[in-house]
Amino acid sequence: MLRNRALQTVHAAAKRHVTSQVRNYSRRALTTLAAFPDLRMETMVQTTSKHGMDVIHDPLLSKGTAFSMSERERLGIRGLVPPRTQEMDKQLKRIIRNLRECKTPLEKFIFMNALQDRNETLYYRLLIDNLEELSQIVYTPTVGEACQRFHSIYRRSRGMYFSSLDRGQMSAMVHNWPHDQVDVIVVTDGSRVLGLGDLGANGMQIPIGKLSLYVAGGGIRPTSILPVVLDIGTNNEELLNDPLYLGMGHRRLEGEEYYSFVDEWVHAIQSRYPNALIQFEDFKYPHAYNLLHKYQDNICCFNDDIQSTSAVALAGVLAALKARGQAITDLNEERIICVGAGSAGVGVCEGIVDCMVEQGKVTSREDAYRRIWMLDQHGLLGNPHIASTDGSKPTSLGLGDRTSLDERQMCYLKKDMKDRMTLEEVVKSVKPTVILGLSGAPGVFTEGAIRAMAEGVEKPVVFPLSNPTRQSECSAEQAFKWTDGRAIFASGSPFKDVEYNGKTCKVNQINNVMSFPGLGLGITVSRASRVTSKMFMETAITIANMASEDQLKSGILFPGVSALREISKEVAVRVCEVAHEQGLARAQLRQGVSLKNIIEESMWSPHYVPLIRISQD
Ligand SMILES: NC(=O)C1=CN([C@@H]2O[C@H](COP(=O)(O)OP(=O)(O)OC[C@H]3O[C@@H](n4cnc5c(N)ncnc54)[C@H](O)[C@@H]3O)[C@@H](O)[C@H]2O)C=CC1
Ligand SMILES: CC(=O)C(=O)O
Ligand SMILES: [Mg+2]
Repeated sequence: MLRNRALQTVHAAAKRHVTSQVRNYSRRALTTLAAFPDLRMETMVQTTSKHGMDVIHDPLLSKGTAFSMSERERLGIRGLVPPRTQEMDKQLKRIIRNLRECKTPLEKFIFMNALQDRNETLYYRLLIDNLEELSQIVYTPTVGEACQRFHSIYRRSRGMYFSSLDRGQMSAMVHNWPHDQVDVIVVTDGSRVLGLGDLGANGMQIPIGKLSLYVAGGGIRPTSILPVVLDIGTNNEELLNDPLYLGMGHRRLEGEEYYSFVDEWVHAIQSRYPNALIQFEDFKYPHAYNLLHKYQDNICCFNDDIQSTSAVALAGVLAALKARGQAITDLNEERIICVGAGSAGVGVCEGIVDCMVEQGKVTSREDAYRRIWMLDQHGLLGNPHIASTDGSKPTSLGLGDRTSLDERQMCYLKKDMKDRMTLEEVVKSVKPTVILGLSGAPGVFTEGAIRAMAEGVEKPVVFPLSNPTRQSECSAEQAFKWTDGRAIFASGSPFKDVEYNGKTCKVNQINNVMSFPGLGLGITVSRASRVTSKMFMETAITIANMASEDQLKSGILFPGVSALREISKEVAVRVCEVAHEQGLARAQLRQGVSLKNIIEESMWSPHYVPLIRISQD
């Protein structure tokens, strides 16, 4: 009787809490509840109306073998799981042993996927405790292969799909998602998945992987994330001809049809989740930019490949200056080549230009553009009117078949240099100090180009940032070999450190995963209404200042993925501050509590909490 009354108190408290989590319930109830061995003062509890097998099969509730005896009684699952209660530490031992028995990265991916589908708490504990090893499975590089094989390895649905069949239905469909509170949505149209091209609806693994890292690295709640694919078709012939492909079997919608489709989705999602942060991911150029410009001033959104990559690449360049013993305010003294003139290349270079302008050592934006040389698949963005030294004619009027260059790319066009110069020619002419690869083209950092670069600078900054590993512009080993071990090196996907002439050459990873979880956390906690370029700039500076002097001396630019929660905390604090400074924060600051404490308190971490059953009314 007393127990029931105590539980009623908990139920009542639970109903008042949107998070379904109850803390500090009444002292009397607690005294009574002391009889429940798993419920103690200060214990967080999770309530559910589910019962029996429904609890066991819900990955957000399931504890596998870890249900306490009282929970087994309360939830009607006594006898439905093996009799011995095994806590998480034992489960982790078993799961790691099984994971390590998987022979290939893809097998490990499938294993992790299955774990996420049955027990998310355990999945995230495992991921957080082994972030460096397992981010390479749930994220790049293995997620790339998982996307290519998505239709072959498909097991169970996760996330939401909006397809061309759903026109006119989307605002009703968004109510099919089972959670009322969504903080972060990652959406892709699968048109440029990593450096692997158009993978259509198979791109779903990217939002799922990114959001896993939002939870593991940024402490966002697993119930508050939503992975989305906009299935606007695919131009990938292989997928179109594959009977097992799960997406729509037509070519991509383009033009007005494309933009009105995305618009319907944005309005639908806004109608149910007006405060959610939307991350646009792996949209091909120029859709990526067009969508960003259409929505960034009206809703809380950003493009990961353009803006978040820009933050982390800028952080890498600034940290490299520190590693060389230069001031980070001397960015204008660098000569930077960027190979790749798409979303990521243009986005990263815009971030560098913004920073040069902010530092005040360039006379104008144009002056900053002059310090960056950009190449696309044809070579340097140069002047088609300058005659070639090889005797070939200048390209015809205007830009020849470069007519597709837009105003963003034109800013980098070098009027005093021949169009389409090869990378090696550009390097010899420009003597760069920094080279960035955002082309998705493996091996474009040739031996000739990198050796020529290393002749002109003591510590060349070599950042082949394309993903996954096999799309990298060069390998770590090549970069160190061709620069006599002098390179400051970072890649988009992980490489191992390299032993060169008896010295360990450090490999850094520059991937937007270093920035988006912290950014999302800062936006969520401050309830910022918009995402601004200042937030990305400050994210870059925060990350650039994270390595110690000793780390910088040894070639480490900032802590790696294993420190992601720490990095995210720092980034989130700065993003919150910027949101308040810019008048965009809708959450009140709490008197006497530091932002860091607020951020720390709000970060979800995976622990089993007692489950309590409540009636459905
Ligand atoms: N490390 C990171 O955090 C990130 C890395 N990336 C990587 O950057 C790459 C490009 O992504 P997006 O810019 O979104 O793609 P995109 O398709 O918009 O642009 C690719 C650009 O590379 C150029 N390109 C292609 N082949 C080339 C070649 N052989 N030589 C020189 N340029 C060439 C194209 O002309 C185009 O300008 C992808 O591999 C992606 O994985 C993208 C975002 C974040
Ligand atoms: C990391 C990432 O977002 C990309 O390669 O597209
Ligand atoms: Mg991406």
